[in-house]
Amino acid sequence: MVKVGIIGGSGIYDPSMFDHVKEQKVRTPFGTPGDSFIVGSMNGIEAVFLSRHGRGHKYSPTDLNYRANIYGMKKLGVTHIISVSAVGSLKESLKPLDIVIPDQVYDRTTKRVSTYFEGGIVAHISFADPFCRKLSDILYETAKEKYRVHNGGTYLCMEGPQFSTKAESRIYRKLGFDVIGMTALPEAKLAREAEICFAILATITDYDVWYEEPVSIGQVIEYAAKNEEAVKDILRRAVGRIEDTDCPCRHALEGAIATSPDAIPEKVKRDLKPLIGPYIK
Ligand SMILES: CSC[C@H]1O[C@H](OP(=O)(O)O)[C@H](O)[C@@H]1O
Ligand SMILES: Nc1ncnc2[nH]cnc12
Repeated sequence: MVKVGIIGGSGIYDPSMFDHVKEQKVRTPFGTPGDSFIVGSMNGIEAVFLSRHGRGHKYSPTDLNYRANIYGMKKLGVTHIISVSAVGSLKESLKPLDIVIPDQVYDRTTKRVSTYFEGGIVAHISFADPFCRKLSDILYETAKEKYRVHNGGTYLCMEGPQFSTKAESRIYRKLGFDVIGMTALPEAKLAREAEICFAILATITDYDVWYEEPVSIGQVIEYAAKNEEAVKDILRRAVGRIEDTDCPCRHALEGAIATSPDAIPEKVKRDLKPLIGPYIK
């Protein structure tokens, strides 16, 4: 069965495209998720919404509890996550209000816990292709029918919360990165560890700081809001196209856990049961 999780980013705080909603608080061994989960349906498909920064935009990219957010999705039975994100453009051809479905990510974060596997358990998942190919293709094909959208591109994930300097932005452009944001990581890594298909629907809000006026939070929110209806329209139509077929993301932990089952502490086994249950008896 398909159950879709939507993580709303800057400017997208409510799931007005959902039907039959109820709020659900989820407890996790990793602390409290950024907000209650909104459980409902969209276009006839079961769906769960979480505002990444919390309603009222309370948590900065560094302070987000990414582990609790993704664990909560897993506990609620989510099989696919579409992560909505506002990004800056590092290329002239990627214009504000365009949509991008990134296919790579480059990590420039420094302060985030980016794994569930610690404290007595070790796992090394493959992350060569960080985003689910099938889910990304669905987003691209759906968006293409009505909007200007780019298929692929590298998302540079910076720590923030300050925006980049001009020197940094120039270097990122020279290195060929496409868009810049602050939240794709560790979200994508944790979703892979949780064996959830994960793709990003990014909307370009600015040209970062290398072009004309440097980015400001006002511009990001203004442009994210301009694209809000387009994003919700894409989400509504895309979820109906997700099929309940097999995908490598859903087996990411197969052969990836290095620790022998009898060496894993009982508490870790209990805490990670929703993730490692099928592999550790
Ligand atoms: C609000 S300005 C910077 C902020 O916007 C992006 O957020 P999100 O990815 O949640 O849409 C960016 O990553 C920063 O967190
Ligand atoms: N220029 C930018 N840098 C980092 N995160 C962003 N989110 C939106 N625009 C951004």
